[in-house]
Amino acid sequence: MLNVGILGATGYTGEELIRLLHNHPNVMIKKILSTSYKDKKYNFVYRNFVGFNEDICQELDWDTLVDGIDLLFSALPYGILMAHLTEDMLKKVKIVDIGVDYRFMDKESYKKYYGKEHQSLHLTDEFVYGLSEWNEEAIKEAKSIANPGCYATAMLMALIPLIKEALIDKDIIADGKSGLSGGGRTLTIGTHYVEANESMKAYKLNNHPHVIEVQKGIEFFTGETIELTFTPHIVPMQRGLMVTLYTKLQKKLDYESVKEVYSKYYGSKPFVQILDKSIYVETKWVKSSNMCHINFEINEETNRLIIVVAIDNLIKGAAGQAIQNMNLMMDFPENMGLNYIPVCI
Ligand SMILES: NC(=O)C1=CN([C@@H]2O[C@H](COP(=O)(O)OP(=O)(O)OC[C@H]3O[C@@H](n4cnc5c(N)ncnc54)[C@H](OP(=O)(O)O)[C@@H]3O)[C@@H](O)[C@H]2O)C=CC1
Ligand SMILES: CC(=O)N[C@@H](CCC(=O)OP(=O)(O)O)C(=O)O
Repeated sequence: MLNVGILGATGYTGEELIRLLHNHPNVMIKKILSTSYKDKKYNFVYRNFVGFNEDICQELDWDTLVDGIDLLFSALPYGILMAHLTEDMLKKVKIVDIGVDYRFMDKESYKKYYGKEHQSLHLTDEFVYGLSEWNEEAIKEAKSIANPGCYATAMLMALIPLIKEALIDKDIIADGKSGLSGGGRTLTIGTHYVEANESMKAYKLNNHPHVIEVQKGIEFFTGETIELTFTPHIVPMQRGLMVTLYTKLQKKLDYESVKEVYSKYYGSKPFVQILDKSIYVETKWVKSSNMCHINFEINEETNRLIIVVAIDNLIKGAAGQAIQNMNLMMDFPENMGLNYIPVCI
């Protein structure tokens, strides 16, 4: 049994981690950590666990955090793990960090996007970027994983095959839409019901951190540089994320030729499906699952390629991919604990 601990367990991605790990045959949840719910039952915080889990939330103590566990999942807001993580902890325990602190991070970008100095940038090199389908060999050897962001996961999955094969123009426009759970459980004006229901809004135009994450990811996996214009939107849904990407094909190609490229890279990947021609991607078909659905259409007159990709922000965009990465690191079957049909209704 792999003994795991969960930081940020009472947040949305933490809850999804615990829910999925409950059914993972090779995992024992040893530590459910919290600063706000110390000594409270986890099933008091999340009552879907009543009848399944009697664990008590343990107080977070950074000095003893890694004692008694083999792997730590961190699902904390940015800036917290970086202030506490040490080389000694990294030696003692495997880590899968769902947060942002160690994703292709550099000093200037961190300051620019998160408004503060990174406190342990030297540890970034210890982390392997956990885009499971693209970094499998490195993940298998890794001790520490930086799990990708949700929008970044969707965009990278859609773009890498086409850029690798030099099929598309590298000036790309992307529109993202996310359910409100993407913003986490902490209440803000913009995410409370009255403000968000029956409304849609764009945010972080020209300054969403996933632009740099995608650019760095593309460079890392393909060696190419792209220009990316990305506009995220909040839509009044609980969960789910869709990105529509616009670019041009470098030469005239038909649907089948582009599909062949996707199939070459994803044909054997259980969590990535290229839908049949003219079947449009919808968030509900991947809801609550680790699946990633992709489809595309070519405008034959303009040679414009439109790609649409959908994932569940909390699963493939966070907790599910974190478990997929744990499976790869531990040499468990990649889909262990994740092999179920999405909840469409
Ligand atoms: N939501 C999403 O769709 C996605 C989120 N992510 C990333 O995952 C991470 C977690 O996100 P999410 O679950 O949505 O966030 P939430 O806001 O829902 O939860 C974060 C949890 O962190 C804990 N926490 C907050 N402050 C501190 C602190 N100072 N010290 C220790 N613990 C603290 C809180 O638990 P408590 O008060 O009990 O300690 C809280 O429940 C973030 O970095 C986010 O960017 C990545 C991909 C997708
Ligand atoms: C709807 C919403 O607010 N979504 C978050 C993305 C969640 C995620 O993946 O973000 P991290 O990179 O911070 O882990 C955002 O746009 O910041």
